[in-house]
Order: sequence, then structure tokens, then C-alpha cells
Amino acid sequence: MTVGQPLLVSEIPVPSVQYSETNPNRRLSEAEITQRLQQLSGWKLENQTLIYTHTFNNFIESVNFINCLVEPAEKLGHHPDISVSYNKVKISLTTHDQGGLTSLDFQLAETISNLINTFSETSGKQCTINPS
Ligand SMILES: C[C@H](O)[C@H](O)[C@H]1CNC2=NC(N)=NC(=O)C2=N1
Repeated sequence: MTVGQPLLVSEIPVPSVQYSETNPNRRLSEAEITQRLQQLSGWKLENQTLIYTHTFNNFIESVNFINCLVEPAEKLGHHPDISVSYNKVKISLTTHDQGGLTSLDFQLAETISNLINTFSETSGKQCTINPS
């Protein structure tokens, strides 16, 4: 990754394999959620939803960051709910099909945390979506 260049999303660390399982779409128990949440910094739990709010410098950065979420979401086949208020982006993750949290939410949360860290370190503050 080159500072000043758009961030190539495919360079972002992929979700860890520690939660990979035969059925990542299985609804997790309360105990599993509590355990997994401990390893996820900055996210809070509200009504079977993982929530993360990040403050950027301005609206352009907020929108650019949301664009960075397209590729990982499409790759996982799992999509965040997003709200934007100028420089604040609120990301909510839950598995709508299951009516609760699954491994997919934790995988996506981890990816998003990695993305935010890398995004904030690059002066380009935008992502290039890998066409492949
Ligand atoms: C068919 C398709 O894969 C499903 O509808 C996926 C799409 N993305 C999704 N994203 C989220 N967050 N929850 C889902 O239940 C969900 N379902």
C-alpha cells in the first residue's frame, strides 16, 4: 500500500479464519456472542446487532469510506446497514435472514475494523475497488 494513493481494498487483511465454520450463517448463542465481542474492539452490542460509529474529517471521507465497504460485503455476501450524518458513519451488522448474529457479522466487523485503521492511515482517504 502506498501512502497518498487510493487504498486498494483487496490489500486489506481478510477476516481471520478463527471463526470459520461449516455454517457461518448459524445464529450464535448469547455465550458465543459475548465471547466474540471481547475480541472485537470498538464495537458494541444492541438488540442482536453489532454497532460501530466512526467520525471522519468530513462528508467526503465518510462517503469514500462507505465505498470501501462494497468489495468486502460483496465478497462475503453479507452487507452492513449504514447511516451517515456528515462526518459520522454508523455501521450496524446483523444477519437479517437469521434474525440475529452469525459468524458473518463478526467476520465483517473485523474486516471493517481493519479497513478503518488502514483508511485513516492513508492520506488518499479513498478506496479503489478491485475490478476482478
Ligand atoms: C441471498 C443473499 O445472500 C442474502 O439475502 C444475504 C444478502 N446480504 C445480507 N446481509 C445481511 N447483513 N444479512 C442478511 O441476512 C443478508 N442476506
